[in-house]
Amino acid sequence: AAPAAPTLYSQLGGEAAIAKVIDTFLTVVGGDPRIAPSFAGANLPRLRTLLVEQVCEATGGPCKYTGRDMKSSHAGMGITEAQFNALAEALYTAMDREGVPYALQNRLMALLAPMHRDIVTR
Ligand code: HEM
Repeated sequence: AAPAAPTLYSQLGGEAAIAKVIDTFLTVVGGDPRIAPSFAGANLPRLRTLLVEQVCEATGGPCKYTGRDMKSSHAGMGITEAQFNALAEALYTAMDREGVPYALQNRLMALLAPMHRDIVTR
C-alpha cells in the first residue's frame, strides 16, 4: 500500500507551531479596529486554547475540540461579511509572520471558510 499522506497538521509543524500561529493571530486581531472591539469581553486564554484545539483537530491532528459549535458560540454577535473577511485576513497575516507556506495557508483557510454560514448572521 502507498504510505499515508502526511496530515496538514504535521505539515504545519504540529501543535506547538499551530499555537504560535494562534498567538500571533490573536495579536493581529487585537490590533485591527474592524474586529478588535468584538473581542473586548472575550476570555482570551480560553479562546486561545479552543482555537488551537479546533485547528489541530480540523487539520488531522490528535486533539479534540472541546468548545461550543460555531453557530451557538457566535449567535447574537451580528457578525458581518466584512468582519468575517477581516478575521480571515488576520489569520493570513499571522500565518505569513510565522512562515507558513502559502499553499498550506490556503489549505487551512479552506477548512475554516465553510464555517462562514454559521458565523455570519447579517
Ligand atoms: C472562520 C472564522 C471563525 C472561527 C473558526 C472562529 C472560532 C471560534 C471559536 C472556536 C470560538 C470559541 C467557541 C466557544 O466559546 O466555545 C469562538 C468564539 C468567539 N468568536 Fe469566533 N470564529 C470565527 C469568526 C469570528 C468572527 C468574524 C468574530 C467577530 C468579528 C468572532 C468573534 C468571536 C467571539 C467574540 C467569541 C467569544 C469569545 C468569548 O466569549 O470568550 N469569531 N470563535
